[in-house]
Amino acid sequence: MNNIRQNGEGHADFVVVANRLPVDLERRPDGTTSWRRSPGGLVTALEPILRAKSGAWVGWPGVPDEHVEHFTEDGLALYPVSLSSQEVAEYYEGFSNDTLWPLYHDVLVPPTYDRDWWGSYSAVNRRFAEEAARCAAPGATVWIQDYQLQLVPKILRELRPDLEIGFFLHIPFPPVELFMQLPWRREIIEGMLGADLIGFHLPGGANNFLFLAHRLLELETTRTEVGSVLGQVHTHDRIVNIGAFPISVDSHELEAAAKEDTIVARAIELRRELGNPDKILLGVDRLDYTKGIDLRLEAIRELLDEGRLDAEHTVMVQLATPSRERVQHYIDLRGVIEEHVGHINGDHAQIGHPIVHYLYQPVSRDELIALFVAADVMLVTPKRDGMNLVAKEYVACRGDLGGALVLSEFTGAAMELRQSYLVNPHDLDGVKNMIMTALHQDAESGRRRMSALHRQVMSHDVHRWAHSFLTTLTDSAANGTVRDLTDTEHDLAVNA
Ligand SMILES: Nc1nc2c(ncn2[C@@H]2O[C@H](COP(=O)(O)OP(=O)(O)O)[C@@H](O)[C@H]2O)c(=O)[nH]1
Ligand SMILES: O=P(O)(O)OC[C@H]1O[C@H](O[C@H]2O[C@H](CO)[C@@H](O)[C@H](O)[C@H]2O)[C@H](O)[C@@H](O)[C@@H]1O
Repeated sequence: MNNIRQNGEGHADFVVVANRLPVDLERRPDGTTSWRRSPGGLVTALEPILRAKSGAWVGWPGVPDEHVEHFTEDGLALYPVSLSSQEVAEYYEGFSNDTLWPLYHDVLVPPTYDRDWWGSYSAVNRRFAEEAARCAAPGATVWIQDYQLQLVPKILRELRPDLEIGFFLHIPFPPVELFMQLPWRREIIEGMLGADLIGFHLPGGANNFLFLAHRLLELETTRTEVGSVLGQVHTHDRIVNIGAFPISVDSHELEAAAKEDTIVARAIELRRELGNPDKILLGVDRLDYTKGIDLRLEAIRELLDEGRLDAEHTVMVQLATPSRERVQHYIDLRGVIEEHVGHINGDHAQIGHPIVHYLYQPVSRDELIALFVAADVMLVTPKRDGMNLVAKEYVACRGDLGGALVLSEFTGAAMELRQSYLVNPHDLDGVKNMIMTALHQDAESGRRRMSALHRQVMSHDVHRWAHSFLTTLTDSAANGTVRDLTDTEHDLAVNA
């Protein structure tokens, strides 16, 4: 521990700390191993940023009990943090994904509060902080990501006070009424307050946090509107800036890829392989109960049953990437989704012509972009989602101004993508009607809508997001962390 405290051992000027590395270790049946891209939007968003900055990435290699030395992959320095099977069960599947995930997503399923899981979460957070402290150069910028690592900012500041520390939450930050359920609520807020800047996707999350810091820790908070900063929390010796920074995608790269001849040709081929239907509906998600895959299938099923959707000329493609497969709610959801798919195809398909093409496996990036180009209607219907990058990726790929986006109001993306076909995912009839409206939009109004969406996504890409957060972080660390003590505080300090 002592050598971690001695600043300057590490070499990295810019360090990202996230639960996962951008690549997962894969063990093949013959015992050999390889690396493959990790799932989820966090990696999609941060990988291009870190590559551009030649930074270091601290994270878990995605499988238990695997001790991997730090290595460089395509110019990126990767620092693996190993987790035992018990830690994967308690810290990752347990506290992160069966306590915090449901609590922060509107309690869509009941969170489990388990003291052993909390112990494991605390211990693993310390290990991540120690690894970050080891690899960061003096005065480096360290950017900690997401709900799995909310205690890291405080621990890291204790270990390395010389660092500039940012924290970004990729999922919604809940309202006080829900957050107060958490037995370890104080520790979480104190942990995050170790950062110089705390970022959320939306102002709502930032405001919830400001309110909680005041209510729970009785800290002074002030409201400001300077750039993306919405307020400040005054701890006993520092000021922590709180802001809203809506994440995005690598829009220009996606737009260019979608126009490549090979992708365009593959989109045409996909349409042919799907039986040249009049309309292709598309869903792309991790298989997660927050994503509303079940309700969109229910909507399609009812529309087919009622004869409103033409079974002969409509096809739906649903990609569901496996996720958190040992957590019971995810196991249950898979069953529900596959039952829906079975029912729809059982009742309405013909030999050689399923209505729903369902894959429980990831496809390649090129195949995904070709699907975006081919899809007439993109269905993004989460019951709650921090941002949802899939919605923005679809829009970035539609530089041809074709297609239509049906988007849940309960995604972070809905705040910016106002010209999409917005739906309340809890209103099944509303969702059904909006799917029909999107399917039958007239070409000119469809182009107008997509044009507005496309402009927004092209002008607000992931590079702008990262730049905005990181410049605000530098200002926060330089200006926001030191202040004169008030007279009362000065007196208290002198008389202590
Ligand atoms: N290559 C590939 N990427 C996928 C697939 N399914 C989802 N993704 C990507 O995973 C990310 C999902 O991010 P987001 O919508 O924000 O939801 P999240 O899963 O909750 O992080 C997006 O960048 C998707 O393009 C797939 O089958 N193949
Ligand atoms: O690492 P996993 O447990 O397999 O989960 C994948 C990621 O899911 C979550 O993504 C979130 O981040 C996206 C980018 O900001 C955002 O668009 C989306 O709404 C969020 O759900 C999670 O927050 C990540 O930590 C996971 O890596």
